[in-house]
Amino acid sequence: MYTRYLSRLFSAMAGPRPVVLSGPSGAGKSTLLKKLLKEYEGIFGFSVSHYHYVTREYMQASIDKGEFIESAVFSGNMYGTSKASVQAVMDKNLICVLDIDMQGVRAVKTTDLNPIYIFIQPPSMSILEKRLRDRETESEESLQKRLHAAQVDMVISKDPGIFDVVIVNDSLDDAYGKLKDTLIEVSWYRHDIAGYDGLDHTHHFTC
Ligand SMILES: Nc1ncnc2c1ncn2[C@@H]1O[C@H](COP(=O)(O)OP(=O)(O)OP(=O)(O)O)[C@@H](O)[C@H]1O
Repeated sequence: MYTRYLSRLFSAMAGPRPVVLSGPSGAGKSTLLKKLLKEYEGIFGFSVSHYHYVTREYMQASIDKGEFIESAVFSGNMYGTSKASVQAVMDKNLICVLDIDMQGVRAVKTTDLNPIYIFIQPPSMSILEKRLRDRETESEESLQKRLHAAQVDMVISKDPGIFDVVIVNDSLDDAYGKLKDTLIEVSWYRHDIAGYDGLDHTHHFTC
């Protein structure tokens, strides 16, 4: 009880927690984030940390210098989330949303970011495949890679202690509602996200 109180107090001092959104390719992370950013633009400070494409040598040097929170190689490309990009979000007083894969989740768990971990799960593998095919962004080879990775992700996501919340993205509206509910619950600025015009407008959003 006391620990809980302390952790609440600490999180109140540190500001709202960052949010990690993970899930298989095609699960709907971008779709949900787009809705969130649209609805809360200018009201609630969300921001998404995207991958930064630079040369491999430059990126490796940056990783070696400890400038990345997480990094990975996928399909021969290196990618990652730099501390600077998260800092830039913090400087704007926005909640930081990290859209990262399972390897990234594991890497973030070794940092002191202390985010809330949300897993976006497709309703089934066949629906995931259909959505990826309908999206028309992948070659057959890349599609197969993503489906294979998705199967692994689905298993790992069931490990206790990895994700705080699992949201099945069947109906988009329902999944979006659950995402909002989760963010309201973890945010001490719930008035803002719930659309309630709270009295105190001086709070800052950080991550
Ligand atoms: N609830 C849903 N019902 C039907 N289609 C959906 C739903 N959610 C997302 N989609 C569609 O599924 C496709 C994959 O979604 P999206 O691109 O958001 O996935 P993602 O998790 O961001 O994938 P990636 O990791 O590859 O970027 C998109 O074409 C999107 O429009």
